[in-house]
Amino acid sequence: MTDTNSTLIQATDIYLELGGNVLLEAVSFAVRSGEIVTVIGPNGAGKTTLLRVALELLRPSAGTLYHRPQLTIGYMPQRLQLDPTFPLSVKRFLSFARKGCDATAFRTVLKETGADHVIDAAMQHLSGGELQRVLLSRALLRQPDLLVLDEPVQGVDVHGQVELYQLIGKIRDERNCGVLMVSHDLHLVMAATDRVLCLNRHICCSGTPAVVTSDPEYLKMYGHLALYQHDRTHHHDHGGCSCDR
Ligand SMILES: Nc1ncnc2c1ncn2[C@@H]1O[C@H](COP(=O)(O)OP(=O)(O)OP(=O)(O)O)[C@@H](O)[C@H]1O
Repeated sequence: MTDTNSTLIQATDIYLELGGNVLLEAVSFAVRSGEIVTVIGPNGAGKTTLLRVALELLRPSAGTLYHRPQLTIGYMPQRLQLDPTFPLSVKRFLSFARKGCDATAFRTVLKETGADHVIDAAMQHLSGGELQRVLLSRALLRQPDLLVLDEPVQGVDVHGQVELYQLIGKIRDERNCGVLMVSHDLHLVMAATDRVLCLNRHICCSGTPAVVTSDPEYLKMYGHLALYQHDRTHHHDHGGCSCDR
């Protein structure tokens, strides 16, 4: 039963087949207002594909996707293709995203993400952390009910990653928006999320960080990374989910 007061998005039993490959199988999840839900999983697990289904950019082969009526989504993609020869200031980049907003609106949202000092800088000259904050600002300009963030801390050093996760939490607190994000940074993200979906084309396990990190399926998938933290001289294969289906 969907609680329309707080449920922003709910996926039920989603299947997606593309080019003869099953990319998503029986995937169900929901994101509510004020909640951070993080999708983790190995490369090729279907994390970005799942976000694209959530954004209605891909139509599932089966299953249902509910969006709260008039839901506004702010999306931060995994990659940004910019022509290095085309000079583009941050202000101009934001104006493409949100026509009708003025410099004051851009400055306000950049201040919120801690990037107002780069408003006149060239996009091509931003540091990894500055670029992620500008992309987050672009997503926030829509005043979203739901933020969808595809690897929001990529290209950022560990200290910057912690700061970005704290910023995402602060934005959630202040705006009471929902957040659906993909992350590879297991250890950091567990402190920054309310719920985790562990995906390998299907949901291997899900729940609060405490529940997921003690789930046998999570340990099968990521236990070797915990070992890796202790002894960097050992080599461990990257394992996918080996749960029985
Ligand atoms: N349009 C498509 N048609 C067919 N296969 C696709 C399509 N898009 C993605 N795939 C395949 O679906 C699988 C999942 O891709 P996806 O990008 O969702 O994985 P991911 O979990 O986000 O990976 P990563 O962690 O490497 O970013 C991959 O094997 C990819 O090659």
